[in-house]
Amino acid sequence: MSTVREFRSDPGAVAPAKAAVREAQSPLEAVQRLIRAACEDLGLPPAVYEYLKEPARVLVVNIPVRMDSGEVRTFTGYRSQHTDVVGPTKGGVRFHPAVTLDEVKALSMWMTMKCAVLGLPYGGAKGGVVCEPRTLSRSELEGLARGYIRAVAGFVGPERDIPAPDVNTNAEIMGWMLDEYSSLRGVVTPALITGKPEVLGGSAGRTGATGRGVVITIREAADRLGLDLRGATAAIQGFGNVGSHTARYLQELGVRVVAISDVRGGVHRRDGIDVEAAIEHTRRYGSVVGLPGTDPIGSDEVLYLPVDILVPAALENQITMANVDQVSARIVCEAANGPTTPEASEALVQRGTFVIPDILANAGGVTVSYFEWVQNLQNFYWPEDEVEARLEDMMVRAFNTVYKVHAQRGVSMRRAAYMVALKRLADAMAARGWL
Ligand SMILES: NC(=O)C1=CN([C@@H]2O[C@H](COP(=O)(O)OP(=O)(O)OC[C@H]3O[C@@H](n4cnc5c(N)ncnc54)[C@H](OP(=O)(O)O)[C@@H]3O)[C@@H](O)[C@H]2O)C=CC1
Ligand SMILES: O=C(O)CCC(=O)C(=O)O
Repeated sequence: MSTVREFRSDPGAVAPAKAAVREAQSPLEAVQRLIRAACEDLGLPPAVYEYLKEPARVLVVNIPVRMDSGEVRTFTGYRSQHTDVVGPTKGGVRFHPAVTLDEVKALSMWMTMKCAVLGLPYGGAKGGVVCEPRTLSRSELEGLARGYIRAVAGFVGPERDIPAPDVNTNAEIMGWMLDEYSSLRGVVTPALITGKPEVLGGSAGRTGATGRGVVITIREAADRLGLDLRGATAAIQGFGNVGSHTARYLQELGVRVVAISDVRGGVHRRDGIDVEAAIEHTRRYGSVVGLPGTDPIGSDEVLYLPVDILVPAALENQITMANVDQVSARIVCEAANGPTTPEASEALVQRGTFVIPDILANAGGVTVSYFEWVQNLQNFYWPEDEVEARLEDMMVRAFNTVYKVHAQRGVSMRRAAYMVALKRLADAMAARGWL
């Protein structure tokens, strides 16, 4: 049984972010500043920022889980629903010891921006549970997943808020959550959740979709920059779902993936790492560390290698003003959410680095989640090549839209992406009679 601790709807609780040039202190502050800057660029009425600066609803829950020892342990979980101005909310659920309410709020706001850039009929949401999944047994993990969805069951659903995987969650966990929710409601509800196993209504192509989208944006950027990807080099921080699929698809395009890392460390090979061998090694040993034929390097060192393409695919705040001077890649493609602080990103752009912002770069995941939800609602399933063709089309269109604003207005790709998103959100607010 789970208990609701707090349910809040208070868009005015946090003071507007300060415009001063200093490093954002938190992901929430960072996304607030980016939204406000884009509102100013577009000359939008103050009501737009006032409404979007905080999530519409935030839920904090206690999740009691019976551990294998027989003891009951209580975990803290969150669900933040940023806005449903263009449709139900959507976003993943993260299991991680460093999850905080502010982080989950920020992640839900990035989801809104991402969905708006892609033109998806969703606002953003995100969930999180404070836990260290590595220390949980399989049955404890299942208990936690079931407990989380029970706790938020009254606030999610196919027409309200649709969860999905994020850091340390996967298709199996989505399957447990779907089963628990369906039992609770007494109705099989595949459209509740995306990123689930295909046998339960998951979409073909969802597992690799974020990485595939990342690589589409890199390909488009390389094309604009005149960079030949055959023989180009890449380094990837984070080798989970997003990092490993990005590595795989980059290698398919002829890119030499020379370094990869995870929490425990990194590996380097000048002639290129065998990505499939790295995936198999990680599956077997839980880390890329020790991959035969590679040299060990530190987790962070991966960020500083002289490569053509750097892909941070782990967590927030990896490139900050403290280390940005050491980053020398020509393209930084943000596969993670918020890996670069706004100030560090600005510094990279000033130096001529082409930064592909998270809300564009990693949108392939939620785009195929949208396809999954549509397939669930229609109870009609598409083959993988159709999913891939539609993803390709939507990612390229979004890239072109953002690139056009970037080129015409002379602003960074990040600023351009926020402008595209904010225009759509403001139009929706106006159409509802809110402006
Ligand atoms: N899954 C998805 O579809 C989407 C994910 N994202 C974002 O992409 C990022 C990665 O998510 P995802 O791949 O799903 O998560 P996973 O849990 O599958 O993988 C995360 C990876 O990052 C590694 N990692 C964590 N911290 C560090 C660190 N400090 N240095 C190096 N590596 C680190 C983990 O290492 P270890 O395994 O050792 O813990 C793991 O390899 C997150 O920001 C997520 O929000 C964005 C869009 C969609
Ligand atoms: O697939 C989804 O719905 C959301 C994925 C996600 O959490 C993200 O894009 O950050």
